[in-house]
Amino acid sequence: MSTPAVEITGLVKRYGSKTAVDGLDLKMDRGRLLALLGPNGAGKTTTVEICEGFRRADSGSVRVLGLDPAREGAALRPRIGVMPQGGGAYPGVRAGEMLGLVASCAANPLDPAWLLDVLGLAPAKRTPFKRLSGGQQQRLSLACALVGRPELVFLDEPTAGMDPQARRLVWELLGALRSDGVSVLLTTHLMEEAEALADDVVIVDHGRVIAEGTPSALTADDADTAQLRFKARAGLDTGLLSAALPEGYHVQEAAPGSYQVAGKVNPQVVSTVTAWCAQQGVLAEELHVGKRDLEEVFLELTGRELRS
Ligand SMILES: Nc1ncnc2c1ncn2[C@@H]1O[C@H](COP(=O)(O)OP(=O)(O)OP(=O)(O)O)[C@@H](O)[C@H]1O
Repeated sequence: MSTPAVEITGLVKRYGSKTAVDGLDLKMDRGRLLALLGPNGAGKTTTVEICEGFRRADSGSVRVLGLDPAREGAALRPRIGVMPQGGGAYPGVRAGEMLGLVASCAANPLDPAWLLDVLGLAPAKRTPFKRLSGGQQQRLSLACALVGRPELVFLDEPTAGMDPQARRLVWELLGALRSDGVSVLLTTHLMEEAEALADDVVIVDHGRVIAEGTPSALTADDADTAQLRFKARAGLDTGLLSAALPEGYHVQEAAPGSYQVAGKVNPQVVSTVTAWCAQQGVLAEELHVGKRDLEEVFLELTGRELRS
């Protein structure tokens, strides 16, 4: 059996008195696409940068393609692709030159012209980096991560700032990479992205893993976790609606005009909710009984308060 793409045990990283990563364990098999999720400041970028060899761990063990990134970086670097958060390049370098330069460092690179074309950057190949739009800079950064035909790519928020068209394009490309057996570890704040792409999801908070599994396992549906959700005008009196339901049920307005009923769903509960809305002269729209989506699971696990 091949060594895992990434294997992390008991990883700890401190910045002064701040513990950014606090005993994190993670295993990613080859050929998988793993999405690392977590609120701002959860320790995702720090973890990824330690895997890439850009930062040193304080303690714990990290193996990437079986190698220690801190001590065996020279052997590891040609085998991985890295797209850092925010990207970056010399402001005056042209898009085509930049990719050509990165390709020239690889033993068996992809054709840079082909990659620019696939990522919709061919018309911008003579444009200096500083004049590319944010989404174009992101795509160029992704092209740089992929041009060396890596076995494993680390992508830190690869579609942040992209318009929906560019995002779909990148999703297609990542799907194709996975079909080719490339291992992909990405961080994202887009739950839709994780649900659409990931074989495995790992949720971290305060530097530790708090949940992991396939997207469908994490959002698993059974009689106890199925939820009733509906939309109506914002500001309904959820206390009154909760009181109309049997004891133990609780209604909350998860976002303005978006309501969730916590408690086991049965026909009586659905009928009480719609009848109560009718009494208020309110139409309950998009009434939905079903499993939670990944965003809901994420918020339940990490809380709804804004992180500093
Ligand atoms: N170079 C640094 N010096 C000091 N503190 C840092 C440094 N880099 C990160 N931190 C802190 O470490 C913690 C983890 O940061 P990290 O960037 O790894 O989180 P993240 O999950 O990637 O966050 P985000 O989703 O906002 O990108 C945060 O509290 C952050 O402020």
